[in-house]
Parts: sequence; structure tokens; C-alpha cells
Amino acid sequence: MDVDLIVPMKRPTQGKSRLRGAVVPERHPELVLALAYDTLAAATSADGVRRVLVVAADPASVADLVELGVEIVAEPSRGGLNAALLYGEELLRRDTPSGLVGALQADLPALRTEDLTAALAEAAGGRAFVADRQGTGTTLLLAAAGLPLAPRFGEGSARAHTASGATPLTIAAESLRADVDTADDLAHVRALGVGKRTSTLLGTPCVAM
Ligand SMILES: Nc1nc2c(ncn2[C@@H]2O[C@H](COP(=O)(O)OP(=O)(O)OP(=O)(O)O)[C@@H](O)[C@H]2O)c(=O)[nH]1
Ligand SMILES: C=C(OP(=O)(O)O)C(=O)O
Repeated sequence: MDVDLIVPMKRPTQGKSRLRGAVVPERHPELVLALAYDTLAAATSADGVRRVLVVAADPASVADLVELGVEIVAEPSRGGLNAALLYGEELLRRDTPSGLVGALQADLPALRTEDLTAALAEAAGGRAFVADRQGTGTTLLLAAAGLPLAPRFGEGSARAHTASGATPLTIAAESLRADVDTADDLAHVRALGVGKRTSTLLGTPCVAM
């Protein structure tokens, strides 16, 4: 069964504050959008992914992403990241009550379709997550078919997801663990090879998808 993914996004002017200074200040929102664009370009092309729903603090500011075939909805209130994910889950479940849903971070610009597909295969319909390369955060959380996602994103989310009974996936999936929060993370994904938008913005070689 294919998965429907929820991708949360703040306003690009406000997101990725730890990355400020990586590009000149007026291009910061463009960088945040480029990271998301490349993440979603891979996610929408991956085998095993059916729908991608972006839950945005400000849909107009991320409207460019529509050309990738994603749907964009406004988060209902300022409840934070997990509230935005729960809202996305509610919408997806309304359409497909017994389907598979997952939450994917929007800051994985080196994401390769095969890493995402491999993670979905290892999860095999169970509640599972992929920790970031530091082992503390979460880049992908998958619900068991028809059961709650129960997102616990935020600091130390890998531990919180384990404590809540989710299975940590063990595949290498390097590109799926390479989230970009800091300048060090950005250097890491540049070495792995980022997608087209981020590559063009930063002037690095592009990953072959
Ligand atoms: N819709 C929505 N998305 C959020 C919210 N908080 C965080 N996100 C998104 O969740 C993802 C993970 O958040 P972080 O990796 O901490 O990113 P961030 O908050 O932009 O980064 P920092 O400012 O450096 O903490 C990013 O894609 C954010 O845009 C929220 O309140 N609403
Ligand atoms: C919100 C999270 O993202 P980050 O650690 O990238 O801020 C998380 O990993 O739960």
C-alpha cells in the first residue's frame, strides 16, 4: 500500500533560523524554499508515495511547490509543528481512513528517491521512523495503517518516537538522514549532492536523480 505524506512548513522568511548567514539575508527565504523544493521533487517521484500534502503556515509563500504535484493547505492555528502534522493527518484520513500516512521533513535537499522507497519497504506498514544522521532528530515518521501517527517532533524526537513505540529503521538511507539545520549540515549535503534548486542557488554540482 502506498503512503500519503504530510510535510510541515513554516513561512520561509521565518524557517531555518539556525541556517541564517549561509546565504545573504535577502536570499534566506529562497534557500529555505529550495531545500523544500528538492526534498519534494524526490518525494513526489519515489515509488511507494501516493500523495504529498504540505501543511503550511502561509500557503502563498510556498505556492511554487504546487508545480511538483503536491497539495498545499493552511495550518488551522498557530499550534506548532506537531499540531500542523495532526491536522494534515486528519485531512488525509478523512479521504482514506485505513491508508498509510507519514510525516516527512522539508529540509532534505539531497534526498534520493530510492532511500525513501527503501525506508517505506523496511517499515512494511508499521509505525516506524528514520532518525537524522546525528541520531537525535527524526526525518520521517510513518504510522501503521489506519492507526494514529502520534507525532512527537521537536528536540530529542528520535528518543520520543522510540519511547512511543515506533520502530527505528536501520537502513543506511544516508540522504534521508541528512536534514539541514545548521551550516555544518549544509556542507554535509553539498558533499552528498543536492537537488537542482539548492544546487543552483549554492552553485554546487547537482545530484543525478
Ligand atoms: N506548518 C508548520 N510547520 C512548522 C512549524 N514549526 C516547524 N515547522 C516545519 O517543520 C520542519 C522541521 O522544523 P525544523 O527543522 O526545526 O525547522 P525550523 O523550525 O524551520 O528551523 P529553526 O528555526 O532553525 O529551528 C520545517 O520544515 C519547518 O518549516 C509550525 O509551527 N507549523
Ligand atoms: C523538529 C525536528 O527537526 P530538527 O531536529 O531538524 O529541528 C525533529 O527532528 O524532531
